[in-house]
Amino acid sequence: MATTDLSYYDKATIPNAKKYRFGIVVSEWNPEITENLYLGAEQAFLENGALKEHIIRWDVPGSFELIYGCKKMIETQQLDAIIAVGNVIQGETKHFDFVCDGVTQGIKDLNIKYDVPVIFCVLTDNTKQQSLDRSGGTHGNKGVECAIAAIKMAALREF
Ligand SMILES: Nc1c(NC[C@H](O)[C@H](O)[C@H](O)CO)[nH]c(=O)[nH]c1=O
Ligand SMILES: CC(=O)[C@@H](O)COP(=O)(O)O
Repeated sequence: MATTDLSYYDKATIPNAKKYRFGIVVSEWNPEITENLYLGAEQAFLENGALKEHIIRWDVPGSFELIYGCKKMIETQQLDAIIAVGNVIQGETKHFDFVCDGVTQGIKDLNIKYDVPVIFCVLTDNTKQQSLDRSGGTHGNKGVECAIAAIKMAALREF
């Protein structure tokens, strides 16, 4: 069953984000996709009370560099949660598999090593149309989904 609407959430169930500081690390590969993911996340943060000045954006060359970018952001910024934004699209070779697996494992490792939740906002798609559908198209915007996850995890982190 394909993803339905990544943008849907019940606002009444989301903590107010005013006191939290967020980072968003954005891959420059497939920018027409990653920019929409970023904008979806930023809009969702603002709609739930986050202050624009508390949303820090860094850009990295590709999804594989999200790992180091998030690591450096954790180590140098005082943040409550980070979103790693990327889009990997299957090409002719197995490179897709290695990039996707590497990013997945790397971001998992950051969540284990550090006390700042890193949210996985990396679309790993077979086609560009699948990416378009999930970054503001027919299946909503995964950036919205991940911003909501970031707010919830920032609240959980306070325990
Ligand atoms: N093919 C895609 C890449 N490839 C680049 C890697 O992410 C990395 O930047 C390079 O291997 C140097 O370390 N990256 C994406 O984000 N999306 C792709 O579709
Ligand atoms: C995921 C990638 O790096 C991929 O887009 C590269 O394309 P190819 O596998 O055709 O070299």
